[in-house]
Amino acid sequence: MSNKADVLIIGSGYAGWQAAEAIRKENSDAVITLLTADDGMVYPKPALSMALSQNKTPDDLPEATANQKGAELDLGVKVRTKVMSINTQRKKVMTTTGSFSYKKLILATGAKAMAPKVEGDAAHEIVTINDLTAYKKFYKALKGVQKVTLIGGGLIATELAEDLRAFGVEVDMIVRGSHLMSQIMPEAISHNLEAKLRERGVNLIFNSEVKEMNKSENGYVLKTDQGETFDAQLVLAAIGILPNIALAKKAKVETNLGICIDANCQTNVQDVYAVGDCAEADGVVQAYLEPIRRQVKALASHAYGDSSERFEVLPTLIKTKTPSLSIMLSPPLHATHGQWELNMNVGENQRLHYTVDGEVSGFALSGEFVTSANKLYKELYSA
Ligand SMILES: Cc1cc2nc3c(=O)[nH]c(=O)nc-3n(C[C@H](O)[C@H](O)[C@H](O)COP(=O)(O)OP(=O)(O)OC[C@H]3O[C@@H](n4cnc5c(N)ncnc54)[C@H](O)[C@@H]3O)c2cc1C
Repeated sequence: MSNKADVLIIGSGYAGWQAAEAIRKENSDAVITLLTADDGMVYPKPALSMALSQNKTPDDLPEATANQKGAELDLGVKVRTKVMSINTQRKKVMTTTGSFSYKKLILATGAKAMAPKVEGDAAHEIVTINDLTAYKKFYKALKGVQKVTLIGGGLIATELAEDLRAFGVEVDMIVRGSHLMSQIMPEAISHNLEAKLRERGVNLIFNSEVKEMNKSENGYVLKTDQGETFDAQLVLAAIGILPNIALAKKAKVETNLGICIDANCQTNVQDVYAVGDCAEADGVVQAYLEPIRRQVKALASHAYGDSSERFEVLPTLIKTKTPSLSIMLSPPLHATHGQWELNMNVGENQRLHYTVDGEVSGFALSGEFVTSANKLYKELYSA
């Protein structure tokens, strides 16, 4: 027999729980069931790249269990329940613990961390972190480790490097590009941050790609495309994410890099919605918390309200968790033919604008200038 729900949510990350909250706010009667492949624990994922320096262990991070959060929102939760397939015609999902029928389905299946393509007999031992379970394993593996090799130079890799250093671990950071966070941050600020990280002892290696990882007597030995070798005890990669779209794809829901959604966060199939890291709107996957908050509002408003809220893809505002230098970024959605221009510079305090044909479409602030971020953001994006 199939379990029945008005709203079925797949996923218990920030997007899944926020969607449940938004729907409950809009409708107190709807029967909501949340299914999740993991334990459903509520925790702040951004804390995973700053917990070490705050002396927090993985056990300090959960804010509520799945049952506690489910009771608070008056909804049913099925943990360790992996959805295997969706039948959108019969409005039914098949899981590892039985089948569930729905009136409205919300896909909040998140993303998986990408692993670098590396040869060698230890390549499969590269660690990635995109959830609390993986973080717990990493934390355990870190015991007794003096040196970590980090592959990647984006936001999360950079935050992890600084966090590990503050924890007393040596860090070799191997970056494919020529500076840190090159996709979202101007070089001028990267250089200041790189100097700070070097002062703190992070060994930054740019324009280099790990090609091989083999076991050695004391751990691992890595070879790069530049012919360099690095000894490592633990190898951590943070090179990006890939939205979890397989379920949607199998169910013939339209996908691209993510699951394609409209301004109501509805997919091309009626009553099937997607939010969070698995979702793509206007060709963009925005893997940050702020867009998720706006997505779930639009979804709930369409599913149970007056459809007055619409999700608009806007550049987001990012506060980097790099204690050595305060940085606020609002990178352009499409960094194609524009450029970063220095607008103000007093020591390490910098303000840069991203301009396309003279029009500002993004900014980056460092040092004391970060205090003007919210004002600047409102000026740029409020109608
Ligand atoms: C280290 C780190 C630091 C970050 N820092 C920031 C920050 O400072 N600011 C910011 O805005 N963002 C930050 N982010 C990004 C932000 O945390 C994510 O955008 C957000 O948490 C994504 O939530 P989600 O619910 O979409 O996905 P996820 O958290 O990945 O949740 C997906 C859920 O779907 C479930 N699931 C998947 N497939 C199935 C299936 N078949 N059946 C059942 N369940 C399934 C999973 O078990 C999981 O519960 C950070 C991310 C990381 C990794």
